[in-house]
Amino acid sequence: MSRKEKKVVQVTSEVGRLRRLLVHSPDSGLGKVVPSKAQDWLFEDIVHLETMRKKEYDYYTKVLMYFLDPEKIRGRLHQIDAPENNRHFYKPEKPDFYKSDKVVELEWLLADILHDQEIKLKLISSVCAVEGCSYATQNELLELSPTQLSKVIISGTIEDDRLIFPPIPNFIFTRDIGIVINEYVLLNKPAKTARLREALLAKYIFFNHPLFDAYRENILEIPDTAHHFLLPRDGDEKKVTLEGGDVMVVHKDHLLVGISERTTMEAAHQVVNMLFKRNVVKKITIIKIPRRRDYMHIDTIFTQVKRNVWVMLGAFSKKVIKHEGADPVERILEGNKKEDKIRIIQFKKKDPENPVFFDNLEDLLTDISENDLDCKEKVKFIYSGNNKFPFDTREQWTDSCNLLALKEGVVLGYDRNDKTVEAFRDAGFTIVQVKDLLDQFEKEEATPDELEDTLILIPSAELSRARGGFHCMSMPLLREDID
Ligand SMILES: NC(=[NH2+])NCCC[C@H](N)C(=O)O
Repeated sequence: MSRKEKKVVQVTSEVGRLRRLLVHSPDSGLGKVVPSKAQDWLFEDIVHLETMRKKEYDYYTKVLMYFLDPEKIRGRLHQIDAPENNRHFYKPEKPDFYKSDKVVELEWLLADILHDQEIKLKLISSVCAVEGCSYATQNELLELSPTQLSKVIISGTIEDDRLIFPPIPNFIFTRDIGIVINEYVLLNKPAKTARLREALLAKYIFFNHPLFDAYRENILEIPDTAHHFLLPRDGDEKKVTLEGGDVMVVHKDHLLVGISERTTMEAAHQVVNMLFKRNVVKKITIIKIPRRRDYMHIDTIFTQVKRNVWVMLGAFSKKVIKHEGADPVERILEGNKKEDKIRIIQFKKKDPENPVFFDNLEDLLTDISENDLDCKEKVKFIYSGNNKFPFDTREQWTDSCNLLALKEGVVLGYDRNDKTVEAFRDAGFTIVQVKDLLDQFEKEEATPDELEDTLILIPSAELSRARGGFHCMSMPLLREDID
């Protein structure tokens, strides 16, 4: 398939109509997280898998399918969800699986490439090396069919619920395995050991699946620094790690890269040089945020809703940073807490020696809306928890700022962030529960094309314990341009 015949990969904004994305629905590995490992596996709690699937994630799948691949779902919901069908529509190993090349399931792509014997051998060896498997286990894996093997490699569980290596419960957060920048795919280098196998699988899929045939030259890997293996294990500045939650394409020429708990300065540095050298973008803004678990990536503190609307955490707003209203002693003492500050530096390809600095997030985002996106309307900010303490931080923790735009102004978020929802309503958005919306779609009382300025709420009691929202649970491959 040549690139011209059918575009598979192209993302030039955060809000253009979504046409194709990579997802992974919660596999049985999530139901194997034990309390003593929850933190190592980057969960704060254990989750109830069936609730997470049936009452939460399945709605996400349905709404995505309605927007991206409606023929496979329209008018069929009653039948798809009938109890006797045992959710087979959602299970990649079943013949009734939805098999969409728009809402693309990673487990399905992985199974596809495992039909090739050479890839199968290589991948089994790599996974077994990373996970320290015995030779016998390695041989056992060789006997599996591609579909079975894909399931086992992802969940860590072989038939009869036997765990042979750890699960990768964060694989649902497909945002963090790679990022599409224009027609390029930048592969990630996870900061956390719990996510290493995800990066390995992503690499095999992008370099081998026929879907990406026309893009092989456009896959970008970030090299390690020379002699990285001689560096001390922790805390070295030269470490190169980067996760997709820290990368946002806000315009075809402008990329945002976070430096955070997960993405190092060295990685950001390499990305800037590589993308400028290959002419992928003209401008890159580095946003350095405090290294904290609750802010792990920049997409946990802000995301874009439409050209002129952003949702963000008030702690990074102008008002707070400038300490408006604070008494002078407090202001001066607070001013010294450098590590809590945000730093924003914008590099231009044609003149990297002279970067532009922004001292708060709103100024940067306003500049993007007005100057990159040529927006004439007033730029609006919706704040987490309606900017009221303690709801601001509570709701940010459950991903109030981590929304996924299906098209400009139509975003998906969690139903639990009440005050943020209130702020959306105040800003003129329609709020709709996903169940009601799907009913309306089925009854043909509404269509995805007609929706405007809407926040779609999805149940989230279990999903939110995994510490990511719908922005994290999506890796957009194709969006329509917004200009
Ligand atoms: N892009 C994101 N914000 N991803 C969230 C990932 C959450 C996951 N539990 C982790 O800690 O890695």
